Amino acid sequence: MTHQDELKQLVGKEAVKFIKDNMVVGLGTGSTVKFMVDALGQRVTDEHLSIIGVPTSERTRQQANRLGIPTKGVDEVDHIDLTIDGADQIDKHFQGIKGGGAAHLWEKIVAINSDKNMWIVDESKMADQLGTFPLPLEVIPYGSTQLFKRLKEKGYQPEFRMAADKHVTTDSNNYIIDLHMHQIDDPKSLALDLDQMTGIVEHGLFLNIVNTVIVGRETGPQVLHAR
Ligand SMILES: O=C[C@H](O)[C@H](O)[C@H](O)COP(=O)(O)O
Repeated sequence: MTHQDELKQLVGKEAVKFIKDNMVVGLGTGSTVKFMVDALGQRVTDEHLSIIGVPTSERTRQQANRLGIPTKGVDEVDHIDLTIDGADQIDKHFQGIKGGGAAHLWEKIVAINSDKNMWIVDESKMADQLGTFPLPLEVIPYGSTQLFKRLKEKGYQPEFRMAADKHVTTDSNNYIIDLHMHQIDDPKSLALDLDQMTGIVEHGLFLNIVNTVIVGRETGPQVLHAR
């Protein structure tokens, strides 16, 4: 296991301590969350914890079910107590970029329907300013080449996300366009602009969403309260 993976595992294990019996828990997506779901599966087995997981991707749903964690879809629950997810970058105001794993649409839907949101990251994800991580957009395939041109004209430096010459597709069968902006000076106005562009289903800016961040540091897990 790499050192970065050790930090991811550390925060994954720390996060599940916040899960209590009978909770409905949103389960994020990604390599950090994978460690968290492993740790949660262990608790469900060892402590006969009775919880329901609401997965934010097919990948996470399959992992949870393999480990014996019961899951329901977001439309099958009446509330979500806490969602634990990863993040690609977090700035000093606790605004985040997500979607590096193409899951940010479902993640945002689960997040905005959760009473509390927690992000778990290794320390490399913490930044003064957002933007060095390319900003993911989930876009409808129909008209996406025209949308791409409009994004380029605006200077957003778009790039379709490809794998082996094929478009990466999301769990909703959409495409991903990453914006290589390097520096996002005003995340709020960028989010507003992207919200208004037809064809973009959702962007990866998660603003004023997270309540608690657990950062994996050399010295141990650091719990930060955002709001
Ligand atoms: O689309 C993927 C998600 O937003 C992930 O939570 C994010 O990319 C962080 O993933 P990882 O823990 O693998 O860095």
